[in-house]
Order: sequence, then C-alpha cells, then structure tokens
Amino acid sequence: MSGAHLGEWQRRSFDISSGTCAPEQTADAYRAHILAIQYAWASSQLSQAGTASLLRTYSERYAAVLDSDDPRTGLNNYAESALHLARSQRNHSDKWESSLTTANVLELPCVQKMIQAGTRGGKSLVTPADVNVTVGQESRGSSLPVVSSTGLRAAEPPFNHLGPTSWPKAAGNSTFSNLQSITAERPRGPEGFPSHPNSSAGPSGSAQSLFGQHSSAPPHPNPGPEANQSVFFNSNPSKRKTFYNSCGESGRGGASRGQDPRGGGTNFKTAREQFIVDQQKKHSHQPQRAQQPPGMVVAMGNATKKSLGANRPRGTFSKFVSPMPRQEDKEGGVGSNNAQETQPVDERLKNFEPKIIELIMSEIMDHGPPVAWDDIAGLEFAKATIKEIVVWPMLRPDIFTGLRGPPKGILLFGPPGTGKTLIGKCIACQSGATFFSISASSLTSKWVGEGEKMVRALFAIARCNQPAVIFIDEIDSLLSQRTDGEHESSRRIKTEFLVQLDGAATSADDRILVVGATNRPQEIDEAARRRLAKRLYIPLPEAAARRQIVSNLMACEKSQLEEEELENVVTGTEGFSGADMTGLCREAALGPIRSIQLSDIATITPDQVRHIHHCDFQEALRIVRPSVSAKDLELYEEWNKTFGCGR
Ligand SMILES: Nc1ncnc2c1ncn2[C@@H]1O[C@H](COP(=O)(O)OP(=O)(O)OP(=O)(O)O)[C@@H](O)[C@H]1O
Ligand SMILES: [Mg+2]
Repeated sequence: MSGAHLGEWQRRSFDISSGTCAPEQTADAYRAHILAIQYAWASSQLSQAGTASLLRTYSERYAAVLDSDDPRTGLNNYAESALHLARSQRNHSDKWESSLTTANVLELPCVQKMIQAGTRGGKSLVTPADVNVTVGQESRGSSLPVVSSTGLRAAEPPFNHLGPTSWPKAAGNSTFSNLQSITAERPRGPEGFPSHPNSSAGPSGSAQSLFGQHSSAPPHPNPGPEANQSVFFNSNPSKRKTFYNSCGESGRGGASRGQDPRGGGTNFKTAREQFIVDQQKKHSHQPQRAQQPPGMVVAMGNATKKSLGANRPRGTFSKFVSPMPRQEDKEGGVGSNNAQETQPVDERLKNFEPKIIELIMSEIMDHGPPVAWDDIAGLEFAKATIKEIVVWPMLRPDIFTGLRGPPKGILLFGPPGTGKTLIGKCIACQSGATFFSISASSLTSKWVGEGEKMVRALFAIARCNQPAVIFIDEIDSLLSQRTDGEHESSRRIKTEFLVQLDGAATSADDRILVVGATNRPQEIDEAARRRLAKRLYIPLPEAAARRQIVSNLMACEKSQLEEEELENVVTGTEGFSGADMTGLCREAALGPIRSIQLSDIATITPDQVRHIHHCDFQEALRIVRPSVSAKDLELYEEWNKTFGCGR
C-alpha cells in the first residue's frame, strides 16, 4: 500500500485499538478498512492471498462489533440503521432537512400514547416483540439516561429541537432514547453535553440507563470534536435478553432469545443471523459471479457471504458498468465487468488496455490444491536449489544482494511427467510471491502487435506486484529458435520477451523471477537459454522417489502392501516417470473393482470393496509401460551435461 494509505490505515487502527472509539466509530473504521483493502486489491497494491486474509480478519472484527452484546463495544441494532439512513440522507445537502426530527416524532399520537403509558407505568402498548418499546416499558419510573460527556455544537441546543420542557415528557420512554442516539451522534463541539436536569449525573458523570441502573459505559476519556459517543439503551441485546428472561420469570413461560416471548413462532434474530438469512435469500435468486474478488466470500458458520458492507469500490477509479450484458460477457471472454473493475491505478500500468491487464491478472494463480515440497518425491537437488533461488531471496532480499542476487530466470527441463509443473505449483504455494502461471498461448495473439503488448504488460504487472514469479510452462513453444521462415509476429514476441527478461532485474530492487519448464530444452533459443541462467535437470525418479510416490498415493487408499511387495513394485518400475507411477497406482486401484461381479456392482457399498493388493500392482505392471524411451533419456542427459547447472 502507498505511504499515504498506510499512514491513514495506521491512524485508524490506532484509533480503534486506543479504546476511545464508540462502537459505531469502530464499525465505521472497520468498514473503511474493508473498503481500503478492496481498493488496494483492485489497484494491485495487495496480493490476492494477502487481501483474502485481511478481509477475513476485518470482516470478522466488524461482525464482532455488530454482534457484541456488550453496550460498550456492540452495535446490534436495526433501528439504528434506519435512523442512520435518515441522518445520512441529510448529509447529502446541508439545506435538506429530514422530516424525522426529535420534535415531530415526539408529537406523533402513537409516541405520545407510549410516553404516557411509560410515565404512568401502564401496560405495554405494543407487543413484547417490539423491543424498543418494551424496554421502555420496563424502565418505567426510572430516571433518564444521561449522555456522557461528549460535546455538542455550542449553538445547538442539546437534543436538537427538543427543548428542556420536552425532557420530562420523554422520561422513561425508550423511543426517546433512540432519538437521543440520533442527536448524540451529531458533530460535536468542544463544549460539554449538558445532562438531563432530572438526572443525578453531571455532564461528565456516568450514564444512567432506562432501567435505573448505571450504565457500564465509562465516560468518554477524551471528549472533543472527534469524540462521537452514543448510548444504545434500547438497542442492547443483553437488555432484550433481560426483558425476555424477566418475562419468563413473571409467568410467560421461559421465553428467551430465540423463542417468541408471546409463545408464538416468530423468533428473535440477531443482526448477524438476519444478515445470513438475507444473504441466503439473495444468493438463492442470484447466480454466483463467475469470479469473486479475493476475500469477498467469507465463510460464516455454514453460510457463505460477501464481506460485510463490501462491494468493490466504484469510485473515481471505476468506469461505468453497463447493466446490459455485453457479447464478451455472455461468452465468458475477457473484458467482462472484472476487466472494468480491475482498472489500473498504478502509474506504470496506465498505458495498457484494461483488457490486457485483466487477461494477465486472470493468470495469477491462487487456486488449486496446495502443494508442499514433501509432495514432490525425490529431486532433492532441484528442490534445494529452487529454495535457494526462489524462496529465500523472496524472504530475505536484504542478504541476497550483489553476487548473491538470484538469477532472473531458471529453466526446469527433463523428460515428460517428472514433476516440472508440480514444482511450479509448489513454488506458487510456498514462495509467498505473486505467482503468474502463463501459458504461451495466452501471450500470443492473432493481432499483430498484441502479443508484444501482452509480454510488456505481463512484466509491468509483475513489477507492480513484487515479489513475483512468472512461471511459463512449455516455454519452448514461446522461446523456440528464431528461424527465417517463422511468422513475423511470433518473432517479435520472442524478441520482446528477451528484452523484458533482460530488463526484469536491471533494477537491483526488482524481485521478479521467470521460471520456465520444458521437455524440449534443445529447441530453446540460445539467447533465451542464456537468460534462463539456472538450468535444472528434472530427471526420472530414482527408486526411493518411486517408493515415496507409491506410498503417498496408497496412504489415501485402502491398501495392503507389505514392505517387500512395495520393494517389488519399486524394482519393477525402473525407468518410470512420476506420471507413469501415478498411472500405475491408478491402474492398480481399479483391481478391486474389476474383481467385483458385474451383478453386484450396482448394489455393493464402498466398505465392501476389497483392499488394493500386490497382485493388483502385478496386473497393472503388465498394462502400464514407461513413457520415456532410453533414447530420449540419453538426449536429456546429454543436454544436461552441456547446458545444465546440476550435479
Ligand atoms: N517427483 C514427483 N513426485 C510426486 N508426483 C510426481 C512427481 N513427478 C510427477 N508426479 C506426478 O505426475 C504428474 C505429472 O507431473 P507434471 O505435470 O509435473 O510433469 P511435467 O514434468 O510437467 O511433465 P511435462 O513435461 O509433460 O509437462 C503429477 O501431477 C504428479 O501426480
Ligand atoms: Mg508440465
């Protein structure tokens, strides 16, 4: 994130953690965090993994504020949002005056009736399910709540239009306390907020609740223009619980949260529960977006939802998005809304078309099952070298400088099915870098000049997302020898790639690594070969590696292989690649199924399928053959001796 953003971020975080914020300020701050994270992601300042993790953290914190039962930290109140709406509408224009004011609401006949009922200590005028009113009813006879020492503009009378004479009228009425929270949230001046004349507490005294108890909320330690404290007397879920519990005690039959106090079937829901229900309804009507921004989907219980209050920002940086689906959108092509939403805001990307950027961004790999180094059997030298070149320099760029600086490119070469792509996936998971998995086809285009632009955009985006690893599988198809007969456009793409590869590490600070994988190393252009300075041979797996592949795969299945039987399989698979070993295990795993009578196949339960035995491997070995010939192997060995960087 840029320095300015970071500063603002830190300031807000300090405000939240300093403990001086009212719940709504905290919630606002978290909402702002969430939007900032999404903005940072949309403008490529944050990686997808980082964004997802940050969004999860702040959504949870925001939800915690929303749901907390504690009046000092919680904000579980529907009425509050309705009133927020009225208030914020007014913010659009200073001249606009909301019709919802404390004065005219108090004059409403129904409110007057409730006030009278409250002061007389009469019966409830509404059903207990109306929490606001019932809480007021319970508070009859108690003294007024006092807003703690927050300031109000000097020119503005306390509680806006509510004159001092109105105060006793509102005594004991919960509707009033809602109104109080409206005014309490208005911009404050330095002056103290005068307390209610009937109240025993002074301007800076502790708040007293409608229940006649002292509010546990401490006075604002630092009242001033920034202080924005409101009292949530009737919005407090714990008070609702208190009410329901007291109802139960008074013979209502133990009505509690989740049960209708009237004994009916309507259940009370917290804001969070209601939110989940709303989301579920929405999702059951709307098709899921093809590609969610990272972290937008936050798992909550067994429901999934978008992060709270968090749509992708559509501010100054966003283009108009037509509600009409375009042709490319229908075909699922690039240039959909995602392209528009991922508008480049980085200076370095402003010359690139959004479509090109979107295409490159879609090649950032953040999906698929995670691959650990231990999942790759054997290849110890290659793994150690890659850790040294990719992982450590990414972690400690400060010590991998000068001569220790990592090469700008590495090449993984070897027979097919030996784990080159698997290593690429592992680097993606383990390096912590932004990982671009680019196929040669996505860099080529039928339009002359587009391919070069793609290559330039790829490196520019990688520079904006450092540390970055650009993995190009089957790199031979992109960087094959340049010949006289080849098409001009593919020649230019190669040239552009070589130029970029050279430039990728010209700045000492740039941390971009190109990893190419090929099983045709001899076809790679010599200029490209030089730039892919570390060329690592990925050979066929040795006996120990083959054993590990079989053991790993069998660990997930029901199998009964003795040690010597396993040894037997290993010796019988000399010359097999990793992919061949996987194929062998798949074939063996079908043995138990083949032994089932055809008539039983429809009714047999998974438990009744027998274990995989050695005989299944023997049978499979008759069918599966190694895919790499000895002649091919010789070529790889030869090329490794000539150009390889291994032992
Ligand atoms: N060293 C290994 N350890 C574990 N599994 C392996 C290993 N090598 C290959 N495999 C298995 O073989 C499959 C294919 O491997 P991979 O796609 O990485 O081969 P490759 O070297 O990229 O082949 P190609 O050159 O044809 O692209 C993997 O998904 C994995 O199941
Ligand atoms: Mg591969």
